[in-house]
Amino acid sequence: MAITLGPNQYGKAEVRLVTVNRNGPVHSIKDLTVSTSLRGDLAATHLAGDNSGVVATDTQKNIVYAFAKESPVGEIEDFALRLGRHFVREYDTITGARILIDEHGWERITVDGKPHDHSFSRAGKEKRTTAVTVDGDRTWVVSGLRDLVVLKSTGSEFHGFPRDKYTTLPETDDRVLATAVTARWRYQGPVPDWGTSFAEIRRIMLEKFATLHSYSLQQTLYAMGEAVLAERAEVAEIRLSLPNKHHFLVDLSPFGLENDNEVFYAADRPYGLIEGTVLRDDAEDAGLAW
Ligand SMILES: O=c1[nH]c(=O)c2[nH]c(=O)[nH]c2[nH]1
Repeated sequence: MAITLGPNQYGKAEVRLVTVNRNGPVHSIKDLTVSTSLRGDLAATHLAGDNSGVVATDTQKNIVYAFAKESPVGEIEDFALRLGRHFVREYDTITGARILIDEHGWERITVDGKPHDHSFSRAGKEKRTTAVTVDGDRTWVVSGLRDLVVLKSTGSEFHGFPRDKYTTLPETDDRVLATAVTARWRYQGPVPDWGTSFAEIRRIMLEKFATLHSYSLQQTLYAMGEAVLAERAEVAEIRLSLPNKHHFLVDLSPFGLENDNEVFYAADRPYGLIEGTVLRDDAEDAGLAW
């Protein structure tokens, strides 16, 4: 029997980075959580404790902060590409890097109807995300968002599902549909304008959620993904994860009241979890030599 070292990677997880752009009196801020993960010829440290090829995770963290100072962070995809390429190009033992970035949104506080120069409020729980993988001179960019919470108070039905002795869910032709969208999409083709692409994909998903008369969250998922692929040629595929944030009608009959689809109990758990990928058949599969 032989025992061998399998795939391995290492890095600094969840480096919290906040930058303040102080060019003039109107400041802007970026609030990121950055994770680095490196692969390569790292057998020596695993097998013999020889660290001569190990870029310390502390060094990786320092590089994140130093790069944020050396030039503006900009779009998270650009920052992740700079970091990933640096690790692969700079260190002989490192052949691959994966950089994950979550961006936490801040909005300017409005004072007397005007956006304030240097005071901000946190914009909910929603995050913009990217995962950049560098493998030699090939690059993959998978961007997305998490915790985009949406709700429609009508325009959603759910019926026609099989009924047996375990089925208690009533059929409905008018329900509240709510979810917290997690989406990840893989880019293909020439480098897009990352910010515009993100804003458009987000808009397309929101508009489809709002306007589709839904017969299931599965149908909504596919329609949202399909709309993104139809309008955005830079997206090769999109994955969606949609928890069904159930809103159950409260039985008001004990109080002699009728519930006309107006009073709900917003259940926390368990929740249905609807997940799927929407693809185009001519997607470019390989990493991009950007
Ligand atoms: O949109 C839905 N899809 C389901 O698969 C499902 N299952 C369920 O209990 N409610 C719902 N709603």
